[in-house]
Amino acid sequence: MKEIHTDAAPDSIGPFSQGIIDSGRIFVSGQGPVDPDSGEVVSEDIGEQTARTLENIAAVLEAGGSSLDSVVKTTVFVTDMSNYDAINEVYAEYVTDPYPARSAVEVADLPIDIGVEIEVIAAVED
Ligand SMILES: C=C(N)C(=O)O
Repeated sequence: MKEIHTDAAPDSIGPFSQGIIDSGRIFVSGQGPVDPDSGEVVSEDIGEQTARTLENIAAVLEAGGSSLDSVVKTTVFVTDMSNYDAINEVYAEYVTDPYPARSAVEVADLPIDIGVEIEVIAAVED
């Protein structure tokens, strides 16, 4: 088991790694729409939140020798399922066909008042 850390993604806000590699897979902890430089949530717009979240995931994947093209499973947590279409529109710009398996669930709340959090599992490429 190997911990992945990069300054190109926000530091973890609790007792968890940004990512862990085990058995040829990288497990990326739930990422949110936080700018890694400022540490601030980027926007209240759910599309912009989704984009920043996926950029943060891409950064952790890259640090672990992987990429969004090698993602096999994602879980999308949202605080308002009425944002489903808006999230999908941006999400589809970051994943390629055949799309990763995915679950999407509405949750009562997310840390630091964000509207979306996404975790992924990907194959390590190198
Ligand atoms: C933000 C998280 N990923 C957490 O608390 O687990």
